[in-house]
Amino acid sequence: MSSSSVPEGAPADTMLPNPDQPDDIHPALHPSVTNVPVTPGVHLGGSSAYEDPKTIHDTRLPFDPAKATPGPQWNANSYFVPHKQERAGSPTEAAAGARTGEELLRRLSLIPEPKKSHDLADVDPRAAHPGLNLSGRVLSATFAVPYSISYSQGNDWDLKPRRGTSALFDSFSYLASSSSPWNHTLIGWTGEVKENPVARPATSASFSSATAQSQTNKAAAPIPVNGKSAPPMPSTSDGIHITRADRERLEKQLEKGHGGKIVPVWLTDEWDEEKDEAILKDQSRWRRYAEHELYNLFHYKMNQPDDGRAARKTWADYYLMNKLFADRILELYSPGDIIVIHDFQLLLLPSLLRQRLPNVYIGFYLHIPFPSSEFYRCLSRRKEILEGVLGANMIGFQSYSYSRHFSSCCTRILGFDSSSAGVDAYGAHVAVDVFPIGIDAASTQRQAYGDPIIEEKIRAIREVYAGKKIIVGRDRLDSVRGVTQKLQAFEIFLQKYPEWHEKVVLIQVTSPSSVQANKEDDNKVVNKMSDLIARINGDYGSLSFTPVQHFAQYLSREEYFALLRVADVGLITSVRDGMNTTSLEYVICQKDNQGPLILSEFSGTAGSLSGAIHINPWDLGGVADAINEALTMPMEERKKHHSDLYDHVKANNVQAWTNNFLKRLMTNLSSFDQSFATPALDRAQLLSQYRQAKRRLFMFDYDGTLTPIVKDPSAAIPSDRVIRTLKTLASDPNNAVWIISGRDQAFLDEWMGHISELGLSAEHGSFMRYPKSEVWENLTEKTDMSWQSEVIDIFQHYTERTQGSFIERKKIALTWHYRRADPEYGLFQSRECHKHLERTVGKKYDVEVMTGKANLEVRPRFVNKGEIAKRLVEAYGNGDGEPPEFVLCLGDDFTDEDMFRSLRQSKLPPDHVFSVTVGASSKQTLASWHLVEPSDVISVISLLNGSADAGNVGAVAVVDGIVPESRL
Ligand SMILES: O=P(O)(O)OC[C@H]1O[C@H](O[C@H]2O[C@H](CO)[C@@H](O)[C@H](O)[C@H]2O)[C@H](O)[C@@H](O)[C@@H]1O
Repeated sequence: MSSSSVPEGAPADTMLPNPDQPDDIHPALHPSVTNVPVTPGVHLGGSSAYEDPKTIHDTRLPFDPAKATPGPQWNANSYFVPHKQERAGSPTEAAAGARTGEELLRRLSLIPEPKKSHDLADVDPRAAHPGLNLSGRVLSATFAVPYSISYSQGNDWDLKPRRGTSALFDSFSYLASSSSPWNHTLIGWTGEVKENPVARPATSASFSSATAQSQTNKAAAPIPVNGKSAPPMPSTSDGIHITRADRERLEKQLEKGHGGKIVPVWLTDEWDEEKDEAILKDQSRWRRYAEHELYNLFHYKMNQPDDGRAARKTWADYYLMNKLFADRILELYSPGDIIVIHDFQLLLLPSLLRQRLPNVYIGFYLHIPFPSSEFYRCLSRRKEILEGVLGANMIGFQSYSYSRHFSSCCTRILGFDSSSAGVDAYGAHVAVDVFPIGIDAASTQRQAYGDPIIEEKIRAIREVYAGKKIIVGRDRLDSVRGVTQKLQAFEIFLQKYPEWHEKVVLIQVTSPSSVQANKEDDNKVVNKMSDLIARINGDYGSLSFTPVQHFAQYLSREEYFALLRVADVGLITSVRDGMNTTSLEYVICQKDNQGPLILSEFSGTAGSLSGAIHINPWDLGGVADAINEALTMPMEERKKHHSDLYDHVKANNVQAWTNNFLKRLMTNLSSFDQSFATPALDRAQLLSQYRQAKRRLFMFDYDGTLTPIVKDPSAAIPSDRVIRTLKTLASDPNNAVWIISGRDQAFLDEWMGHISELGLSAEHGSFMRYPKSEVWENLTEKTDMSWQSEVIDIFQHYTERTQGSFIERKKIALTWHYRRADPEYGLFQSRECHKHLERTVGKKYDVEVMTGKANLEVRPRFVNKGEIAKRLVEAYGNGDGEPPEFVLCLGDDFTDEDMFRSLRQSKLPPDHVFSVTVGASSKQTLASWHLVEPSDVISVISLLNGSADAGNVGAVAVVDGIVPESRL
């Protein structure tokens, strides 16, 4: 399973009430939620996939709490939670996790926890980044708040802890706690609000009041605690109408929701403006696109195509939801805040925020897998999703392969440059990094050990399975969790290793799926599992023994820990899984027993847990052998494996994950903001210097500077606007305008030769054509060209082996293009080709091999664009040795750096020279400024020409002190 922020109704990764983490299933101990009904049979959400209990082999755990309390029900609407009622408000229970009386009071929210400052140095790296001017606030955006919420007009809202996402919620609790230096606000959708038909009076006191706390649960419960009443009702047909007063009441109740502040996002179908009521009707629409399209595709599940109208509608809802999140965050945001956005439901949010807050600090974390580009490219909205998330400054993934897939998609689908460190997108560098999430290991250990109920359950299980080895599996009901593969492998194990008959039992607990959009798929899994279990138990069981014990239900905290502790082997066979937190909890729970862990290599966890036995869940025989290996592993080996795993899980806990994510985000923000980020061209300064100068020189590269890069070189022709703008600029007698390109003479003549005022230089400085002349000067006339045939042979060799690549033959320079080849393979081949050229032609002749944009070029070393720039600076002085008073030089690739270098080496006063690279501010360059793309270059030329352009309003206002009339 993934640590993902799964929606309401989803099962928890652990389903655990956690006395240390108030937003887990421990409502009674939650610092602010006091009216949580903790009753047997109470509705806690759940999936209808479980509504037909008979489809699954139904057995009861030997430690079935039904002995003392109502037993587990097949209907998810009434699964058992009796232990919570016993514990509700119980000081003994609350004290169990509290080390001091003061801590207990804090847990009950009776006294606030002050933020410590003295002992946080190791987790507070803010001091190392003074340039960021951080406010100290983290705003976390996650799909839904950590509560399932019920409403009855005019009354306090009922908040029950939401299932799922335990690791993520633990991270939020940590951020809000006194152990973290941050001030934390959590922003999330309310989730599907249920209407509670039973009215009860609103408490006027705040949720954290002692009075309210002392009445925990029973008094405040929306339904009687005897569990006989109906659960909260779904919405009525005209929707749930929520008044302003009620909305404000919920916001107040959530103010101190997890120790920090929780701010709900209201996703409504309609507003009744007159009554100021929010109307909620089809509430599941907000999750449809994310769950049906993204969740499935990211887990390598291909949907059947939807009808176009429905697809447009779900996409529109997804967009709108992200937009409403952005609106809410903007209401809260102050400069210096860090915004951390979680998961696949909010992939558009980074860009929606960046559009409105260009300098905002954003980290994004994807909790589920990111598929390979071959799969991802099937998504119809593939561009929008990538562009959306690239609004972040840093994007984190659970494993290296997911980050690699993401970068590769950015290159293949958006054409952006990327490396393992990140993606250059829209003029900025977006860092890409790997942060496998952890669990709250200390809390897990505290809960799993020393609880008499757990010890009792362990004893009971051991008694029932005396003399037998216990294999434990605990998964969600979802085809990607690989439960059917597990059962098939177990069957093969029993066939292959008959010596284990009647000596081993598989206890498999399956809880409802995390997504609601896949009911059909879930039902298929249920049927398949049912058949397999019946077959295995029929073939290998007896009257007195059942080899597969299957439980389709949520577990109580005690049962869960008892099971993980008593296991001899943990078996996880997911076929796709972001991060499997059960495996991490299993490791903690095996502190004494040191049972081996069998772990699918398709789980994000596998990359971190090298001490586990890794299996391919599709290789059923291999899994069967792994089970035998685990069961027969000598004690010494078990200890060694376990101690590696245990050390890892303890050290890489959720607190470390949270700190590490923020620390790396700040490091990335600082490095890109300060150390080598190239500033955006100061248009006002440029305009001012332009106006003061009389002798002006312009040097423009062509591809990627005046025109955008396109797949086919012959299609990169200048637009009318480019031609008009250049013509106007060159028509000023004070301006010398040159195009200095790698293109050949024929291309430049054809597209720009008619502008007689332009100077042209072709093939990286091999040829020059002065303004008002039609004659090309060849600067390489006396050069030996015998290197060309050898270069062609080598290029030919790679062209034959790289599908889509081709050679562009010019008079002097030769270019090998791989833009139309597979980007990764093309890059690989170009590197090979480069090395090949260096060790052959490069040693024999005075030529330079240059890396261009998806190309390799070779030309004589002594001609280059820098030499042309030098000549022109000399040529365009006033003839008395005085240089030009204004130089603007623009280029986008490696070959243009020669011009920037030459300008740096010139004696020109720095404020007279504007060297500008076109591309990301993070690009390493000798230029002093940057512009994002060719359209910005044209906009800047228009500014100098005095034409109106929205992008230049600020510059004109600064220089002239007014906003141009045309813009008012
Ligand atoms: O010095 P430049 O004017 O920037 O020219 C450099 C090379 O540009 C052309 O190739 C590049 O642009 C193509 C069109 O956008 C693109 O398809 C290709 O991948 C790029 O490498 C041109 O074909 C070369 O001859 C120039 O040397």
